[in-house]
Amino acid sequence: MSQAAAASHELSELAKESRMGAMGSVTTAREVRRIDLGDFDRRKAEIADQLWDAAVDVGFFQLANHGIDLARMRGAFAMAERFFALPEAVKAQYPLKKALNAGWESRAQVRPSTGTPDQKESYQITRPHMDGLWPTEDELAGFQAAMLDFEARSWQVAMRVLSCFALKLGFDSGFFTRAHDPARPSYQSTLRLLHYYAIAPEAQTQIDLWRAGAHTDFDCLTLLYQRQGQGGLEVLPGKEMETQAWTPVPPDEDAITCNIGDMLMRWSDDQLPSNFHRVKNPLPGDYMGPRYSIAFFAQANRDAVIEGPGRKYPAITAGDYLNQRVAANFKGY
Ligand SMILES: O=C(O)CCC(=O)C(=O)O
Ligand SMILES: [Fe+2]
Repeated sequence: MSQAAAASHELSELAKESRMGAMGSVTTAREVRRIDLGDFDRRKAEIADQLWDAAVDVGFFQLANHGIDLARMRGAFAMAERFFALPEAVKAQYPLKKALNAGWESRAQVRPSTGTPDQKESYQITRPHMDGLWPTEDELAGFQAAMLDFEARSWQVAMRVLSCFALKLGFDSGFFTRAHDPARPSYQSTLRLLHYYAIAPEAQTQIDLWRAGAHTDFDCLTLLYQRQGQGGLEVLPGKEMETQAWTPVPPDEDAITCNIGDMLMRWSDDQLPSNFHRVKNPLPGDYMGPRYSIAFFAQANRDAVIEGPGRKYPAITAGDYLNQRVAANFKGY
């Protein structure tokens, strides 16, 4: 593919996204498959087959027996809630560095699909870029240590899944692990804490706002932790986007919900499709309280070179790839 064709490929991803802001309809006919990672080393070949099939068919899947226990996950959520409960003036000391995916923002992410700011605040942790961005121990004791620990455990789970995809793509098992090496300054995987605001009574019929507008993720693989009772996530496989029929993914604390991002789609020569997803505002009659979620984005290191087994697209570094995508998604940073 020529440079010009590659550029228009990027543009077409954006154009695709900008058409996805409509309500659409809801279907529960799709199955979001659950894959058991238990006894991983012995069952790896079988697990790799199951992950591949789920990823190719729907693109979203859930992991069971993934090795992060419930108490630890709840602890991470408790810390996240305490962070978001800090006074605005404290959080504002740690503003988002957009190009580095690090720091705090509120109502600043405008998705091309909706043109309105997501009704949320988020705090992003990207290891090499956190200087000056951690709340002090006085402000929130234990936060930094707990979050770095949770980030590392999430990385482990993501690398297990990616090692399966590596095998299926004809790479060696450690291929993606090397490309996501946390010891290098070019590391750019991100743990993102999310808080979607409770809906004020006067806003409860405002269906034109989105907690998170429809989008695909930019990364290789996203792990998403959800809280019991705090639903709203809906998915739409890329290959079925014309149907505009969305499938809810109800939260289940025992499972980690996963989706393929655009970076792995490109790296797999489009064999593994990225998928649209969104978080809808509650409708009248739904739970109107706050929603918390935590996402881990496995994004290859900036200097990792993305080139698929069949070389369908020109090689590009993961840094250049992300710069193009992030630039289009935030306002005022
Ligand atoms: O909070 C969620 O359930 C989804 C978040 C998400 O899709 C994102 O931050 O990319
Ligand atoms: Fe997402």
